[in-house]
Amino acid sequence: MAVSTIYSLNSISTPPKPHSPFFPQKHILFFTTTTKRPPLRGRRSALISCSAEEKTVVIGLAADSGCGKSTFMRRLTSVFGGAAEPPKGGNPDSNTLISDTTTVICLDDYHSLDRTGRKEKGVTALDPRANDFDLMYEQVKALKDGTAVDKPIYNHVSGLLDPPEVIKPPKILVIEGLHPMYDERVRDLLDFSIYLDISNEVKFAWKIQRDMAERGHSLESIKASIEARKPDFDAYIDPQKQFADAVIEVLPTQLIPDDNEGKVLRVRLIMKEGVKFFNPVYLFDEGSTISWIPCGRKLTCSYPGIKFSYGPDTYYGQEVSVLEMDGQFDRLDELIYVESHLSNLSTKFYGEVTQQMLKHADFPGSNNGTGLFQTIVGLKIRDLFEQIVATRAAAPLAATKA
Ligand SMILES: Nc1ncnc2c1ncn2[C@@H]1O[C@H](COP(=O)(O)OP(=O)(O)OP(=O)(O)O)[C@@H](O)[C@H]1O
Ligand SMILES: O=C(CO)[C@H](O)[C@H](O)COP(=O)(O)O
Repeated sequence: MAVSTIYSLNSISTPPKPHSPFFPQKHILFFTTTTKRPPLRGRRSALISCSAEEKTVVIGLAADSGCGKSTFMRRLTSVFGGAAEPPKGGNPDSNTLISDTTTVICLDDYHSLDRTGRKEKGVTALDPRANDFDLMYEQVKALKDGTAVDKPIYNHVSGLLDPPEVIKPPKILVIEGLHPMYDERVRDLLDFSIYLDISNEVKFAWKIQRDMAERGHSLESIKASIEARKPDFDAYIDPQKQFADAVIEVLPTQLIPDDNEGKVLRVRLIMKEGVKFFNPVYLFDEGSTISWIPCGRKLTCSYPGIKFSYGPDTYYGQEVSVLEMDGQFDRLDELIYVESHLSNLSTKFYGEVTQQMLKHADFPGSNNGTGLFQTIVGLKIRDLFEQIVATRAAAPLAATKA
């Protein structure tokens, strides 16, 4: 049975570190305050709980703004069940989403310069000088070690830095945003990392869809905003993909010659080989090079059809497996036919990928490789989490036997 120890934050200035000899092993610790202290930005907050096998698993998701991070997060949290919601009773403009298993924090909250500050200094939010990487590292590390933090909030409505919110260590912490793999110290804390690599043509089409159709921006202002961000995107965001364990690359289709509509997509799931607790998905035969057009009796396809490819490759000098889907599904229920030809999916039952896709058929990208590969990566993350927990639980057992 776990034993609880209660410390008062008034009696100690710094809670004992989990690796310190003063840290009671296998105890649940509660730090309390007896007088009201305002939450300080950058200070560690109360230590909630932390047994070795419960240590927070940290996932990084990097992408430019408007590239589908929120959509991916909704698919991921759904794999674990339960709804993801902003902290109850907190700032209505909080960027955080909490469910039973996961807490998703947005790294925009580590902007050190607010909107006016960036304007005055002439830097974009993508520039490392507009972000506090020391605090990001300190707080992600604290959460991973089982300590709650007072995380700042960047308010996208006002463009200001709001008072911080308390984040407790979850089972899975997802840090999503522009720079989860930029700072080496933060990168080293990640148990798994994903980069959403949306080609310029597709990014432009999505931006038009959202900012023009839904937010009333002009075509010129969208073009200008993309152009203004591009140098910093190329310098600071894009290079992070070399560090990602999985990259979802979204490109214009090759099935329609000179297509410039950006509606039909070619999506590539690039999976690094040799990553602990992650076995890449494969089509038909692991390690072979395959090209497959599944359209026919079991899969309805209208023009321009669907083409899958799979095979080994290299990416930034590292061995990877690449699964590619070009085209889009006509009938999502028929996806089961494709699913039955994929292996290492980490599903818990036959048809789980299809079930997840049908459940969120209204999400953007559900009829193409973006939705399919986001769902698959979500299942792989669940599997990775379960393997990490199982390994940690087995470790003390093995030590006892030795
Ligand atoms: N797979 C997809 N297929 C088509 N359109 C998509 C897809 N994913 C995202 N979009 C489009 O891009 C827009 C932004 O998506 P989303 O909100 O998930 O991105 P984001 O990276 O979280 O954005 P931000 O950082 O600006 O909040 C959506 O409103 C939608 O128009
Ligand atoms: O790249 C971004 C990440 O989402 C935003 O542009 C950045 O966070 C600044 O936000 P805002 O434009 O609301 O001031």
